[in-house]
Amino acid sequence: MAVFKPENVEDFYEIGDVLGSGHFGQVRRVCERASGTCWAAKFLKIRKSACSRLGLERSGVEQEVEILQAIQHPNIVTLKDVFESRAEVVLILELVSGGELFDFIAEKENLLESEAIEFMKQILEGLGFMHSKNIAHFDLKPENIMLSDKVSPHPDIKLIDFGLAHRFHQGEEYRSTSGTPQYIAPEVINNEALSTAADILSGLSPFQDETDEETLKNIIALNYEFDAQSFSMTSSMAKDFIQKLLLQSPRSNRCFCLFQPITRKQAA
Ligand SMILES: Cc1ccc2c(c1)c1c3c(c(C)cc1n2CCCN)C(=O)NC3=O
Repeated sequence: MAVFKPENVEDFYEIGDVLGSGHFGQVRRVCERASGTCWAAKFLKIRKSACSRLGLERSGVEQEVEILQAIQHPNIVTLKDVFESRAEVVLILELVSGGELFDFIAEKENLLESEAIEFMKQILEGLGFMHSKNIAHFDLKPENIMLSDKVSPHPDIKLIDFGLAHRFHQGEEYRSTSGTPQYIAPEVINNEALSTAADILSGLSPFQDETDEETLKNIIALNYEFDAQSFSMTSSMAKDFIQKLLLQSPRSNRCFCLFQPITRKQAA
């Protein structure tokens, strides 16, 4: 069993604002008392007993820590430290202060194809590195693709949130139905054996429908369409690239990014 620092995280870090929250707990900005450097702290509530339904299994948190320790890459958030109290584990993570890529694109008048290519390149470099170590993210979605900072003209991509990630071992079969409906692969919906090919990338899901059930049916049937207005300025090369990657079989290499200049409201 992995052992994390038993000290009180507040002895080493000043706890700041909430940056986000989820089923796992909260992510907060923290500043290291000794250096003044700021980090992101992910506070994870741990189940107190096997029959408890509240909180996360400690084994799942251990897997997230092991995976983050195994992947050091410029396009993947780094893990600095791990603290543990009686009912909580705290991951001290690289603070990526550029916000979500989705918002960066939505706030721009329009995204040049050359900019989209650069973002795609960095996302694929991070993803390719993970996959080279037989690690799949399993929750790739716009919210988990962030930017290093808000000041540089060409911020770096940072993949975050490895709470659903899995490291495949030789000969192992792994199934899971976790993930976010409009961004999951057909084999996840069908509860089939998974691989790193299930890490499908999309900015605006072309499968999204009125309900999760309809969305899942669209994914299985590969039933999608590209909004003509949104793609009016997209080159035929880019459309051809996306079309070629929208393949149902997990044995083909597929990922697609639809960085369309849309607002969150439109995507909702
Ligand atoms: C400036 C800022 C704002 C919100 C943040 C983060 C940083 C952030 C971070 C992380 C996670 C897992 C979630 C985060 N969230 C929650 C929302 C993520 N889409 C993380 O690992 N490093 C972050 O900076």
